Amino acid sequence: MFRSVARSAAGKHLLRRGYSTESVPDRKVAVLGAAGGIGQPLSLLMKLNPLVSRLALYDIANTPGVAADVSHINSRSEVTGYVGEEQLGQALEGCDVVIIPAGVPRKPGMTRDDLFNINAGIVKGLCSAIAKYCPNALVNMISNPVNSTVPIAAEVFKKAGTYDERKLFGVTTLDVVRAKTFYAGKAKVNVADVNVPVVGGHAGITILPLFSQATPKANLPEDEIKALTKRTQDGGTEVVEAKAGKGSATLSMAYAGAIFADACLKGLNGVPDVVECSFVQSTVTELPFFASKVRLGKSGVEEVLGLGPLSEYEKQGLESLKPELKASIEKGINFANKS
Ligand SMILES: NC(=O)C1=CN([C@@H]2O[C@H](COP(=O)(O)OP(=O)(O)OC[C@H]3O[C@@H](n4cnc5c(N)ncnc54)[C@H](O)[C@@H]3O)[C@@H](O)[C@H]2O)C=CC1
Ligand SMILES: O=C([O-])CC(=O)C(=O)O
Repeated sequence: MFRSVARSAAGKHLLRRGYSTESVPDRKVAVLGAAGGIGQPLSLLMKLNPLVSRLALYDIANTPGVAADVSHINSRSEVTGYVGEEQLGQALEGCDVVIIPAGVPRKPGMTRDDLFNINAGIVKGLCSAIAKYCPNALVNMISNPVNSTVPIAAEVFKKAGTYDERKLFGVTTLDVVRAKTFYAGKAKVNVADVNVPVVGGHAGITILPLFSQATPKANLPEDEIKALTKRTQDGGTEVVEAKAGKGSATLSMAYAGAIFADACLKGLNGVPDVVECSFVQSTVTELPFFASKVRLGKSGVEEVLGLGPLSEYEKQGLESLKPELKASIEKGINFANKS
């Protein structure tokens, strides 16, 4: 269903904000885990997104309150809260984009892989429901360990006969957000102008920021590039330690998740040249999943872009990350196939 708003006040407002469409299609977005630390601010940000017409907020508890609260905001989308597994189908029906921040976060001393035992099962259950109720939706996987939860989702969809590799995304946008912020600080450039691709995966050394391709160019010395790389790789841990047992990044993640979902919606709506980094099925390396720049279009992934020229340091980083990333991918695939 399309609502023609081109000449209306709403249409002019969207054009001013860079949403240059002749008409704005109706789009339903669901947030699964909407009452959580990420889910709540992400629901708020999706409510503010004028590309969303229906916003479904799902969790196993507390969504009625979050939905009532967010629904009072005077923006375009209609908000509905769904609570408990028996309402999951309704939440998902008709969805264009499903964002998944459901699952437990890290505490100090834990790795993302330590979350596998709990989150793998949560993601598997949610993806089975997606295969049933909205098999064509773009899935934005935030739940950790992303290096394993994305392969789990792929296997669940394959088993259900609904897998379309163009529609499954591991959200690595927070790595890009961090790389941009940290680079701008060191390079003394305007953060709003900065671009840095981040490739690989989303855990420790599998996070590989390509500062040799960062713009604006700053010619930072090698030791500063190494420090920036390490800080980007440990960005999640920096927040986990600062929160001292009260969880991991939620606000910056909600921001990053909202940026990525907005890019998916723009792609679906036919906006040209929408490019974001994401962990997707890939032939960029010999690994079956890999994060790199991805062009988004009307069916999801339109093109997985290559790595571009790498510095010697980045080439070494790429080789070092492969064994860990491969093992995490295989762990996810094995879990989905044996349970
Ligand atoms: N991809 C990324 O860059 C990042 C990923 N994360 C991950 O996001 C996940 C969520 O983090 P937080 O929001 O801080 O955790 P949280 O514990 O605050 O919220 C998680 C929410 O998921 C809900 N939930 C649990 N099982 C569910 C199910 N079966 N269906 C629906 N909802 C369910 C809980 O009720 C809770 O409201 C964690 O796994 C965390 O590691 C966190 C930051 C960055
Ligand atoms: O570090 C964590 O556990 C959460 C996360 O993925 C991040 O902040 O990048």
